[in-house]
Amino acid sequence: MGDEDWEAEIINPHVSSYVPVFEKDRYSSGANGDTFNRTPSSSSEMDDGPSRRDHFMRSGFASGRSLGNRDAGEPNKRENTSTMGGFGGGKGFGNRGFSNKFEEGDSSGFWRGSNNDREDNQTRSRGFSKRGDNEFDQDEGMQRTSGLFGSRRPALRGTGSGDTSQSRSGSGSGRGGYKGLNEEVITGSGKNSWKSEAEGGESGDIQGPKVTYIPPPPPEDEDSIFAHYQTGINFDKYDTILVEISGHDAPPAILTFEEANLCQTLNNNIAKAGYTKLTPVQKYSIPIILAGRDLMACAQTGSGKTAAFLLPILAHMMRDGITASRFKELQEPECIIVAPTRELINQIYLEARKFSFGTCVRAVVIYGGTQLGHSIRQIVQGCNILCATPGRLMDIIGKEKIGLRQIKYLVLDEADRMLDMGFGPEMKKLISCPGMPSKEERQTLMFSATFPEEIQRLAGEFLKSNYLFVAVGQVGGACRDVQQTIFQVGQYSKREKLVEILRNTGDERTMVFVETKKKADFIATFLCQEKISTTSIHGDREQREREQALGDFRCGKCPVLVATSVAARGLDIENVQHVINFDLPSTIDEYVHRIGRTGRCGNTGRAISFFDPDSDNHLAQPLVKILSDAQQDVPGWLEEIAFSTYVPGFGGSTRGNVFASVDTRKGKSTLNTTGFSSSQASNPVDDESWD
Ligand SMILES: Nc1ncnc2c1ncn2[C@@H]1O[C@H](COP(=O)(O)OP(=O)(O)OP(=O)(O)O)[C@@H](O)[C@H]1O
Repeated sequence: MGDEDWEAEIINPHVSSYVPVFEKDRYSSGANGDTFNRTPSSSSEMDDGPSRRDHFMRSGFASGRSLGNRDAGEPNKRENTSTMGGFGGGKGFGNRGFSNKFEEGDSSGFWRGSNNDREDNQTRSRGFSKRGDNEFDQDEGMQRTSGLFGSRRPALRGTGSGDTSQSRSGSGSGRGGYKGLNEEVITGSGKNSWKSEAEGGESGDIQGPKVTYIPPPPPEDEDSIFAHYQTGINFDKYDTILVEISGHDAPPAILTFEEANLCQTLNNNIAKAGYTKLTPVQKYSIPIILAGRDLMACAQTGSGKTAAFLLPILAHMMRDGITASRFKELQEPECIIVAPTRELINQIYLEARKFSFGTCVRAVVIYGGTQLGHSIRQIVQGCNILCATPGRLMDIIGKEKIGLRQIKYLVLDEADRMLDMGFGPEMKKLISCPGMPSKEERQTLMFSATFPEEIQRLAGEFLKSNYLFVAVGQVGGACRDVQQTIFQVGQYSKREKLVEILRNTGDERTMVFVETKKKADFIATFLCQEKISTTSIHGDREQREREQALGDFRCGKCPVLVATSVAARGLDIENVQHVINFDLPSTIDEYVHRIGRTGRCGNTGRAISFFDPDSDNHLAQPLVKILSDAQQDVPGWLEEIAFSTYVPGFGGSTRGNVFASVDTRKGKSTLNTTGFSSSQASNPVDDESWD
């Protein structure tokens, strides 16, 4: 269904009559007693750019929980029909307003936005991208809320305890503007006052208001720092997975944490984190990294790649000592870790903070959507491990807020994404920065669950020639703990099918992936109207809202999260039982990462995908391969489509090696059915810019 179809839906929504809760909520207090100073809505407000949520709710899609409960003084309990409209039930109504065109002007303009709304995990077709083209996080200097921090104790997440946002209907001038605590609002003019900074860039030539958020520090209590979920019943099955190492003189794998000979503090932190057994990728990666070797590691989603690089790096720092400290004029971190999205890099930061607890190593996280000054202030307090998204990292380097001379470790998580045409140019700029040690002088580590051949070739520029390649299981293969089901569903039947499924999944946490940002908003609205508590995350939402949405999803207030590709990779969220590909992605890599949001760390999960023959036939062959390799049932109709779309010369029969990734130094082909590595698959350009 093209955007114009969705437009018809939005302008003439075929939904039952629906009482926006906004009118009821206007002067209610939020669930936790937050008082929202709501100025009476007036026509003048519409012109003055009311706060995001006010206007949004007036447009009939009131946001937040039905406050009927609260009006009636009932306890604020989560219920399946909790969210009346809007996305994100949650502590207060309306603090889930949407940063989409509903809010910026009359909704009739909603669908006149750019058609480049596509948001998928592949690179742009327009050659090397400049900042602002990536479908991932580009520094937008936008707001973010608390609620992001990944403490795995639901009680701590999304309850608003960290959410310090008090809404005011506008900044001093009354000209619109959402002003939460710690939020700096520099009001701009005109109804586009809510354009993200990305349109104006970080360089000060901002047209609209510059709204940046200064995130409150994550919980500092040990329980929160070490909160974790349990490994699943299939955790021990990891031992049966074949591991392939290619390269010379690989050190032997270790079987236990003790064999890694880590310091006592690290071992204490590992135990507090609930880790008792190594996963395969850790068994092989930790000794390789301790031995000082460069590494490209491929292992299935949810199998512990983060600790696989953090633990040995920390061990080295503890052994060799660190130099960066808050007493230094210029911070020169020993380690830089990059990842494609803000939520993922923050998750990695929290893992680094966990494992370095009680040591002198200080981890810092910087990414777009937060005040640049805040990032700098975090760094100057001491920075040994810098976790960053590329855009904000290059900003900080450009402003000479850090030195690179002491870099010993450069880590690319989701490396195939970091090296494709989306982020590749920025990565190349990074390793060419003045002071950055050459690949011979530093240790470079790359991790992902997928690694197309083309990317492996690009990786060669970053890695020493004698790097080791570790492949755990079928590289690019899906996690076998995820039960995969493919339904053939035409675009006009998807919503009905989705509701049918969600009626059955109830409160079980479900991620619904869609193709475009507009569709994410639409589907989330639609589900709310179906009284299914839903929130959404995509690149058009402000960072504050993205993180609030993630917080609400993590803590279970909103058991359904509608997402674009921004949530496809790396996010490690407890109890995600289902992944639904409302729209299949454009490449099989993205499919593998999306369904990998469930079935993590030995737990089981379910992935259901809607295959639309009008648009998804190119995926039939790789899907058959992925399903077969993961010992899943392959629907007959899918096999028939795969045969009918058979591309001779690329991977043999549909059951052949249609798609696999092996160490290119072995000369094997690793092409997918389109004949290109998925990083080259031409994909619609979007106007997304995140970082
Ligand atoms: N050895 C271990 N024992 C128990 N739990 C572990 C172990 N290693 C990692 N975990 C947990 O498993 C979960 C998944 O780890 P992680 O997010 O690093 O996976 P990943 O391989 O990076 O996944 P993805 O490919 O999706 O990024 C996390 O909650 C992590 O704390």
